[in-house]
Amino acid sequence: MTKIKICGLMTTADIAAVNHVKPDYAGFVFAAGRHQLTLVQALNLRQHLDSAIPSVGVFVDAPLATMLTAVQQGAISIVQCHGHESAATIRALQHAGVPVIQAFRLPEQPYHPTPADYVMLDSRVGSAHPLTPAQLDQPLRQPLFLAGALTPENVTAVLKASRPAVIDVSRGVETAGHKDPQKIAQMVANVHQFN
Ligand SMILES: O=C(O)c1ccccc1NCC(=O)[C@H](O)[C@H](O)COP(=O)(O)O
Repeated sequence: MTKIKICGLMTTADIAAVNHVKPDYAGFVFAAGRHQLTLVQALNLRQHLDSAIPSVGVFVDAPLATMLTAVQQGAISIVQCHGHESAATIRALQHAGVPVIQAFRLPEQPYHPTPADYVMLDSRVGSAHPLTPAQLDQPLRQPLFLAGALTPENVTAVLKASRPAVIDVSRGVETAGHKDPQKIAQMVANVHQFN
């Protein structure tokens, strides 16, 4: 059964929208960019988020201590490494009991074996097209998160062509740069109904 992660949540209205339709994961971005949250903001959103929905923290080459603090404070329970984090960093997170998703942005950042618990294959930020089945044909030993240019309109066709463990979406459920509750609901329904 493919799961769905809604990433880049920023406001309590975003949280209300996801609580309503219950995706399998929620994503808080700590990396620089327009979705960036402070730890205080993430802690506030976590308090509003349905306790059954795990929250994932997205980091790009952040210090280990920063990632661990976000977990220890309770903002997130899973770390998504979206930069060039080393195997040693990933193992240190795991040693502290934190599950890790390692993201690879294809084609610029080719997949390589990783000790992470999950692998994310992501098309470039701002890419117009999802990754193709040929690009997804990697020797993975972990469950796959598929990200990049996925929308409520294209996700069913993508799922017919490949069956990732998790569909990951952020900009694909936004309108004019803000999370759109209707698009979130449609995306979650399309993924959950496909199963
Ligand atoms: O969202 C950001 O600002 C961001 C910044 C730095 C690294 C990763 C970032 N986001 C990752 C994601 O939101 C998702 O994992 C995924 O790439 C979403 O893709 P899309 O739906 O095309 O936005």
